[in-house]
Amino acid sequence: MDAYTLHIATAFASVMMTISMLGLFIASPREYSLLNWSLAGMLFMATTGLSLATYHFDLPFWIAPAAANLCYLAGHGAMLMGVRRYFGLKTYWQLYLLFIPMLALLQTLPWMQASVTNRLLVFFPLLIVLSLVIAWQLWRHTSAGNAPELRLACLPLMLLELVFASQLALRTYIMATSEVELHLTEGGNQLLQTAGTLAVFVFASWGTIACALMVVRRQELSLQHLTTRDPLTGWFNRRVLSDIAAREFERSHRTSSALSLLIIDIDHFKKINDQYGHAVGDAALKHVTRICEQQLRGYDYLFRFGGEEFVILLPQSDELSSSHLSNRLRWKVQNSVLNHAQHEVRCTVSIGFAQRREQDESWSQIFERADAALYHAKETGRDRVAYHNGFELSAVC
Ligand SMILES: Nc1nc2c(ncn2[C@@H]2O[C@H](COP(=O)(O)OP(=O)(O)OP(=O)(O)O)[C@@H](O)[C@H]2O)c(=O)[nH]1
Repeated sequence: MDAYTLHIATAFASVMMTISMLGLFIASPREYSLLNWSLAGMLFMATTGLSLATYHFDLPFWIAPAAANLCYLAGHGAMLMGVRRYFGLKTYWQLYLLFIPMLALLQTLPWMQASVTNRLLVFFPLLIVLSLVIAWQLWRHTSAGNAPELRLACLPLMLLELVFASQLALRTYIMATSEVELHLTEGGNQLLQTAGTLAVFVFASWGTIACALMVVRRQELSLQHLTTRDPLTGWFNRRVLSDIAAREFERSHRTSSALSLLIIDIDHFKKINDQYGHAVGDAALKHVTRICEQQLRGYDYLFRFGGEEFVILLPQSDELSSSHLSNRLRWKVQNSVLNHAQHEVRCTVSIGFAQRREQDESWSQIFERADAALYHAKETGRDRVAYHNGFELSAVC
């Protein structure tokens, strides 16, 4: 493909990027990052358009290459803004208003106007830094503690930025060490120039898919969250209990490992609602679930089963450790105070738990025993833990 045709293909890829990002934004109007990425497409479009125009017209220096270079840099800046906005971070767009005029002024220097190589030796390092910052932001904000579930979806853009930075570094090295001066020729058949256009083409086409993937994945995850989580506590809802419990039961059976199931019920919860109001009742639910979360491991499963009833599934937890944990949870709740709307609320919980037994055929048998244990804990005075070992019920404390 000759350089002119490649320019046309690149312009087309930039148009597609602009339209796709705008189209996705119309479909998902809360994803503002798409507007930034659409702007990036427009700026790449302007860059390629100006480059194409140089084949037909004798454009003044301040249009091409000066304005074209600025559009190109601003396009990558818009990519960075989009990534930051995607993660809900400040975009610092005011910085661009500062940098773009500065770079425009820089191009008025005679040294910058003297040769293409000089200009590119200034712009390429800036682009490399921008690309590496984008890749780093994607890595950092999808690490553990942030949004690791988005890492896979962010990987294509991360890779694209790294590939883009590497090819720029290689071209910078070749230019810096080469004896030959670059010329923007009409045919545009210089290898480095063609490689540059090819890089924009790859960036616009791959970037469109990568950005769309990030947005679609996040929407899928938030939809999944809506259908599987309880909005008040953030715990799994009852709908997914049987799926997860059946899977964990199967795994524990296959690996002959322990599996415990706890049912926690807040005592006299109706009284809290009646005495302090529904909002305090809600706060008490959150209070108890937060205390439980602090005591559990990352791979335990937490479910809100009903109003004030919760189920906790503990893989690889035997009778002794489940008993200790249950007691600790009960004790922590009993000794905590919820301060809400000038009220000091104290509550207690009753807990029933059971273990998987070899003869169990499904997780619901463990659930039934834990439920019977909970009933026993309630019947024998509340604020206590009871255990059902398959034969008999016993109070743990
Ligand atoms: N604030 C609030 N209350 C809820 C929610 N879901 C259920 N409830 C209330 O929880 C209360 C449960 O009452 P009961 O089933 O009688 O249980 P209890 O008062 O805790 O009594 P015991 O379990 O026997 O100790 C009811 O008053 C429900 O209205 C919720 O999301 N928020």
